[in-house]
Amino acid sequence: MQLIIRNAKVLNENGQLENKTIYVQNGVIDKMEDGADLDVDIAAGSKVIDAAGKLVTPGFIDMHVHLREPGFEHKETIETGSRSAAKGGFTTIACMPNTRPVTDNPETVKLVQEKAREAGLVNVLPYAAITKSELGRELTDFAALKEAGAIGFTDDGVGVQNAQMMKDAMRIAASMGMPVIAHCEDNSLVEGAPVAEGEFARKHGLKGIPNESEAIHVGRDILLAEATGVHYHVCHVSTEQSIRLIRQAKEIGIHVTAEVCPHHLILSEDDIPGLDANWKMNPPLRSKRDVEACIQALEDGTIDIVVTDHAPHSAEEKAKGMQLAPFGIVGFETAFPLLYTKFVETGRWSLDLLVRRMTADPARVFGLASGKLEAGVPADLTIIDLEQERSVDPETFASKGRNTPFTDWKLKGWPTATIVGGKVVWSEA
Ligand SMILES: NC(=O)N[C@@H](CC(=O)O)C(=O)O
Ligand SMILES: [Zn+2]
Ligand SMILES: [Zn+2]
Repeated sequence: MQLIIRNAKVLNENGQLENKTIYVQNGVIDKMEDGADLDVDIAAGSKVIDAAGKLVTPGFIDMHVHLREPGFEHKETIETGSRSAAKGGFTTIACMPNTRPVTDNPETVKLVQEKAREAGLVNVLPYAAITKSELGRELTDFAALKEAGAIGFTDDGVGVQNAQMMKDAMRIAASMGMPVIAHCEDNSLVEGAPVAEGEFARKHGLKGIPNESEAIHVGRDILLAEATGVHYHVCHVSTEQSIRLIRQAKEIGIHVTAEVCPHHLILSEDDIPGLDANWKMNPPLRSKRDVEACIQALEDGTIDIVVTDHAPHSAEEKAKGMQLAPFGIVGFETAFPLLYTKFVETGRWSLDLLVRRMTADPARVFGLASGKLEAGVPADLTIIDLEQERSVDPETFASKGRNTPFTDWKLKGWPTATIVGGKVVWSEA
């Protein structure tokens, strides 16, 4: 089966836009030709998509998402989460193990893969837990989890509190060539605080999460990564102090990589309008200074990639208020338009930088075959209308989650079609 995408605008190696026709054969990019003219030999039964001058990029890759299944299907399922991802232009997503049961056993890894296959939308790569039930007491069986298909180990949702436990995990992961992905949070410095330490917390009489609670784990883990030689990846970086430590570690050649979420690049605690839990996430929105540090770190490569940390919760759960509601916001369906509007339209970033941080860079960091437009690579593609402008309406989300702080934001650069392995899995209208 052949798929042809004509009139595509594609970023070349120099970050310049070029007109191309993309030929896909059996789910793989076959060739890319200059211009919009079709090759003469179009096989019978070929499907031709006219991109009409829209941007075509490698499919976005999101290495940090929560699909909630098994156990929390009222928040999201693998099917609804996959659809939401496709609608946001994502073709590969890596899901966190804080499900119920926790993905700490081979059966649950297999179940996630099976449900993803049934959904048949995007590539779903499962992470497995570092510790049983993410309780921080006993390591999981890394070899069995890898064998079942887990792509890395993480207790996301909670930090691994015990340094020896983390060191043992890293040593074993290193011996198997697997990465350790860390949610960095020292619980002794947090104690039930719902927002960041700062003006907002003071004003509303709330306990505050200090920056050190993240950075202490980052610093500790960098030392443990140096000692064990593991690939250590830092989740949702949000503080200036963590960035300082990561930058230094990279300079001396420690194998550390890092990710940042759109909300930590765009929002600070100053933007929180009031006690609305759609503004509650972990890590919390921090100071303007931290936001600027995150932006600069993504620009200079200290932070390697963008992830959404898509974290759907039900309206009932989020209605419990700032103190009691669970942490987390949805992310798939707003990620690209947010970053495009706030950073590319404003002239701060090139389009190429943004696209790379969501495609080639995550592929490089995690050793995936996708993330580029080249012959022989899986035909995972996103078509984007950079001119389309509309407001964020959570009621239209494919996700079950409506928990976003970006309601009514007017944004440009919406995906219009998503192709996975040469198959259109989502398209506008
Ligand atoms: N980010 C969040 O605020 N919440 C995540 C957990 C996590 O990513 O730590 C969740 O599972 O809801
Ligand atoms: Zn986390
Ligand atoms: Zn998460």
